[in-house]
This record gives sequence, C-alpha cells and structure tokens, in this order.
Amino acid sequence: MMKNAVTCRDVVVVRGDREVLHGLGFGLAVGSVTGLLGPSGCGKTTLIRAIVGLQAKVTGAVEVLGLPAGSPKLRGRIGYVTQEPSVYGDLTVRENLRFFAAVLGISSDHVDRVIDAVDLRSHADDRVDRLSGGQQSRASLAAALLGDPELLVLDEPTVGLDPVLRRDLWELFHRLADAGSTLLVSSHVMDEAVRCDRLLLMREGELLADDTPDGLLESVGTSDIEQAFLTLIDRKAGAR
Ligand SMILES: Nc1ncnc2c1ncn2[C@@H]1O[C@H](COP(=O)(O)OP(=O)(O)OP(=O)(O)O)[C@@H](O)[C@H]1O
Repeated sequence: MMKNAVTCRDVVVVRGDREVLHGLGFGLAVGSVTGLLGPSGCGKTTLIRAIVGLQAKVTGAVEVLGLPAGSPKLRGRIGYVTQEPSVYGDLTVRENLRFFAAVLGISSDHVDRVIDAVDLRSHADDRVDRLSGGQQSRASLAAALLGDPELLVLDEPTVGLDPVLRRDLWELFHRLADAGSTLLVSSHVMDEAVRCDRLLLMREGELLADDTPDGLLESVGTSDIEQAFLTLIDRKAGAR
C-alpha cells in the first residue's frame, strides 16, 4: 500500500466564531503532487495552516510524516510558502538564501542549487525588492527548498506568473515529487488541475472531490475540470 505523507480525518476548524472547515478527510501519497483547488474563501489556506501546524482550533486528526501536525520534530521537514513573500526585500536573493541556510544549520552549498531550481541565477545578486512579483515568489520558493523538505506546501504559488513560468514551476514540482517529496499546491485556477497527480476540490469548507484528474472527469462525465466542479456543485445543491 502506498504510504501517506499527510492523513486528515474529520478535520474541523473554527475561525472567529465560524466553523470554516466542516470535517475533511483525505490522504496525500508520498511522492505525489496534489492540487488543492477551490474558489477564494473556501478554506484552502486554513486547511494548509492546519497541515503545517499553524492553525488554532483544529479538531479531528491531522497526521504529517507520521507525527501529529505541529510537532516540533516536523520543523525542517516541511517547506511552506505562503501567499506573502517570505524573503527580505533589502537583501539580494543569494544573501537571503545564505541567511536562511545559516538559520537552518545547513551548508551554503545548497544555495546555488535552489537558485538554479527556481531559475533565478541571473537575478541571484539582485535585491529582492527590485524583482518582479513572480521572481519574488520564486525566491520564497527557493528558501522553502533549502534543506530538501519531505513535504512542500505551496499556497497559490503561480498567482501572477506568466504561462511559461507557470509551466516551468509545475515541471519543477514534478521533479521534486519524482525525487520523493510530497507536494500540496493550492490554486483557484482550475486549468492548473490537469497538472496534478491528484485533486482535492473544495467549496465552502467541504471536499467536493478527491480523485485523479482523469478519474474526476470520468466519474462526473465532463470533459474539463471546471465543468466537473460546477456539475458537482449543482448535484450537491440538488441533493439538499
Ligand atoms: N483570521 C480570520 N478570522 C476569522 N475568519 C477568517 C480568518 N481568516 C480567514 N477567515 C475565514 O475563513 C474562511 C476560509 O478562508 P481561507 O483564507 O482559508 O480561504 P482560501 O480558500 O484560502 O481563500 P483565498 O483563495 O482567497 O486565499 C473564509 O470564509 C474567511 O473569511
């Protein structure tokens, strides 16, 4: 049986005075790229925060790399890239990465490797605040890749990127998965779905589907993922 890097069972999260995740259950297989897709506000970031151990008021079980989410032992084994840049604007890309490598206690030899991985070699010595938005998000991704995390969680990493960069990043995600990492990538852009090994479709704090892209199209009987998503919503509304 394939091992899971993440297993969620009956996960409920309350934010403010509202329940925003309503009992989610799924697994992320080791070495896979899973897309977490759904409209703005459906709870993607909240679920991600529960997995990386940053979310308060989580009930149910969230197991990550065999440990409860948030365990101190998971530090260094998970890479998390938020929607906000996580690198310093007044340092160059290389200075940022050397700094994070020192904080993580890993050799600065890794720095050039992650710069190449995100294709920032020609900007390695530029200050981050003088880079484009897409270049800044790739610098944050490079920081998350230091230390070869077993689980990489990326919150909307392709927002604002042009089609070529998006394609290149997805190729990088698959190379990382082929090398044994597990990736969870959120997006509200349905056309990214076909690039994933597996999809979690979310809406209003619930999972509408947990399937491969082909499996989803076949089970719903549509030819594209966006249509499948809309059909599932209609079916759910009809069942109420
Ligand atoms: N700090 C907070 N306090 C209370 N409610 C919050 C807070 N942050 C988010 N929420 C609510 O939780 C729900 C899920 O938000 P979340 O950020 O997880 O959605 P999302 O799918 O990641 O959205 P987006 O794609 O816009 O980032 C939303 O209804 C939102 O209003």
